[in-house]
Amino acid sequence: MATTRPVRVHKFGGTSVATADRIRRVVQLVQAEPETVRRVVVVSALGGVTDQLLGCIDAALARTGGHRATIETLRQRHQEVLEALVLPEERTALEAQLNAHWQALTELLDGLYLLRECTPRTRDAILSFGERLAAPLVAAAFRAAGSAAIALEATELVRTDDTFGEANVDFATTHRLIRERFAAIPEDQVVVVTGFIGATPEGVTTTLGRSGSDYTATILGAALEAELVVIWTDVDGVMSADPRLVPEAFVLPHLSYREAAEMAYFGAKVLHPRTMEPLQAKKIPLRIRNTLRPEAPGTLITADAPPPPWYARAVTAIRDIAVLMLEGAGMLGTPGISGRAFLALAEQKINVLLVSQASSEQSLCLGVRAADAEAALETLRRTFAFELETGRIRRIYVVPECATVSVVGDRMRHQPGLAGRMFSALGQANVNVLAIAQGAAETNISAVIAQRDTQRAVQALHETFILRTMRAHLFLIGVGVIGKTLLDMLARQIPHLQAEEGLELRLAGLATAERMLWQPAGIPWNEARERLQAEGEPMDLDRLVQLLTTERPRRLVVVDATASEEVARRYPELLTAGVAVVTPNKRANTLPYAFYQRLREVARERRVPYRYETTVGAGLPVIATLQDLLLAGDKVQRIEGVFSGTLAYLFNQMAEGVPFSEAVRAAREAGYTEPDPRDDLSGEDVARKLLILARELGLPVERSDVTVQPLVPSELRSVSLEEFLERLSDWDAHWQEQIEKARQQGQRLHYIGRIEDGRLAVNVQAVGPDSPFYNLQGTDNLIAFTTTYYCRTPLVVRGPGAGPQVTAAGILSDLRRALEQMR
Ligand SMILES: NC(=O)c1ccc[n+]([C@@H]2O[C@H](COP(=O)([O-])OP(=O)(O)OC[C@H]3O[C@@H](n4cnc5c(N)ncnc54)[C@H](O)[C@@H]3O)[C@@H](O)[C@H]2O)c1
Ligand SMILES: N[C@@H](CCO)C(=O)O
Ligand code: NA
Repeated sequence: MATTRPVRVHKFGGTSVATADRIRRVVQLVQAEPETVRRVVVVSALGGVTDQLLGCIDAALARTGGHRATIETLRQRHQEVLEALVLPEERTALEAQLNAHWQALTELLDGLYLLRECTPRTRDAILSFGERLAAPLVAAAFRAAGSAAIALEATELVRTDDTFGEANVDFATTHRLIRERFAAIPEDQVVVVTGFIGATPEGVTTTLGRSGSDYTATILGAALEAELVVIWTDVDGVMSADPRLVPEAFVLPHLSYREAAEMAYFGAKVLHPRTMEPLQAKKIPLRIRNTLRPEAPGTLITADAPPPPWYARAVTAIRDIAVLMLEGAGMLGTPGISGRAFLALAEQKINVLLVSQASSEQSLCLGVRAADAEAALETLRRTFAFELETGRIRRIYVVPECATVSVVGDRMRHQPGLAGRMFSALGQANVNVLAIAQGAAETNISAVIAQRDTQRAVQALHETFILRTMRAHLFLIGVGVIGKTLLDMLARQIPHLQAEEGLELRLAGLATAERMLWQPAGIPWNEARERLQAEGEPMDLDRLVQLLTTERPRRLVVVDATASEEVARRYPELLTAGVAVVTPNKRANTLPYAFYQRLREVARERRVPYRYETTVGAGLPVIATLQDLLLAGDKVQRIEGVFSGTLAYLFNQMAEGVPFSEAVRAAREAGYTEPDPRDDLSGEDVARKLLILARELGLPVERSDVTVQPLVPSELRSVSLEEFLERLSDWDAHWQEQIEKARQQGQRLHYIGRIEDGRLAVNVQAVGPDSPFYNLQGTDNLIAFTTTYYCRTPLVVRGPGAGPQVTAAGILSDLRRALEQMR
């Protein structure tokens, strides 16, 4: 090779050379390269010209005569560029050169007009004029800017077969032709080459197919053993996903050839599938750069790109796919069916984009472009006419309007479980997978889905495989004592969750008994309550449930911070729709056993998180402890404890001389009591907790199975809350007496619940210093599990069992667990 200077090939597409100004820019970009480099420039036709030439062909065939008018428009446009760019002394010669092209082009199109026929060969000849007119103009622009430059037509460089429209390159001959030709050109001259075109050994012009100019650039790069090929375009580089589908998509700094090829193949529009091929043997790097932002580093494509942070590099999609299905038991053990299918389709030049075969071998799935579907179906039915007749193939049909989504990355090779990951990510996004396929090179895993699901699928895969973050939505029902505390806690924790754990949790809405607001795009956490007031609509639970179940975003968790039975009754609907439920509300688990069973079944079957740790002992791990014991196969003999934070607090306060009525008011103000404190004082709240635990143990018990000693007479259930609170002091004396009596015997009072031998009971007990309950403080709960493994000393969970902070914290931890389960 005569070249001593390192070679760089720059390719500019149609938009980069659309106007005289843009061509000047091209010249500047190339001139910015070091003097010591040999500069080769590949250009496409001026922007839009190829399409106009196609229009000319149609017009000529339709005999509208419009082709002449279009040629004239094109001629004027090129003339304007010429006048704007070219040195005065070169003008005449260049005009003459272009005029010869206009004349030849006009003759070809007039010929079509007469013959009313356009062979692929003629079509290639006509289309080649776009590039052949552009290259001399660009070369002249270089000269006008002070760089020696010549234009070459690739017809003398790129040797192809006669597959017009998408010709195959004869590399050996092409390399020789290029080297010989370049050897005769001084190295300091910029060489401007027409992209897209080539010629047969007989000198007949061919084209290399869509984006063929990129291919021309890499062919030249390989032949000249370039140190770099740069493809200039109007984007910053190859992106991790189509930014129109995924706003978070980003420019990939590095890609391997194989990944780039795979992405091009799977729908990323930046590169032609064949573009990388010529570069691979000599490991010539390819860089994608943005003409409009030359300062951006772009994407560097090399043989060994540094690996991405995780396994996958990018996510791509191709729309307008149709899937051909061949079904039938006779395909089992009949060799050659797929081979014959491929051959038949290849003969029709139908490209098979994706193949998948059910392991039972009873069905074969072939993905083709929608435009090819009809022809493909016909071909296959013809090919397998015999098998169809004899029933060995039951049927062949087309599933229309599909898309393929692919996860691409070299490092996915030899990684078990990634396909499963893909399935589950798509499942989470509610995307149904029609077929899945993995490339033999394992650089991609692809799934065929319904076209309408494309965006959801691509976003889900990008999030799972590329960003490695998780987006989830929360809807809060009930913004009272607990709900507010939870919102504040989340507002504080969200930035941390996002930054350190890649969890992006959005507030999709909130509701109270009065108002509801549904904004799945996300409500700022610290404005939630104001927004609800300002923008909310009247609460309508039916409508809310409908929104939550039908318009749900991916990964939706409903937190029910009400004490409402009406809301609790809707959990099965939510869970059925895949919406997770986290709740401190004790109602759902204490409704009649049949409801409880259904609730648990739905959650299990749909594998949707349903979490309720805070229904017993607030944030204390009571349910979790019990579940762990059961998981380990332990047998629970007895659960005994103080389960009410409010009542623990009352007895502790009264022991210090605070009157009953005052202590109740204080408990209420501190947020320990139920929304209606009669639920605490009647023993109802503790009864519910016992019921929840007993059911967790597997006992099919009802509320009526719990024996309860109320602290205040039951007739007070029917008065208003205000009246009830007013009348509390009626009991001050009674309780003072009880406390005093106990104290005289060295005892204290506590409200103690017990589950033992299938019996559930709760009552006030006087306990002495030897009892673990004697020393409880504040709102402390103490729950003791006596089991087969914990028989001599019970396993004890103790700590504050009521209050906004501990409860909200418990809800938050349930929420995190639910989200983990939804990953
Ligand atoms: N306070 C605690 O220490 C504690 C501990 C564990 C569990 N809990 C439970 O937390 C839940 C909330 O308690 P709170 O003290 O925050 O109650 P709260 O009365 O302060 O707030 C209840 C909220 O729910 C709303 N609401 C009521 N009915 C509704 C309906 N049908 N639809 C929509 N919204 C409705 C109300 O408008 C209000 O915003 C209760 O179930 C309680 O048992 C509380
Ligand atoms: N009111 C309840 C809240 C915790 O469930 C209590 O006092 O224990
Ligand atoms: Na708990």
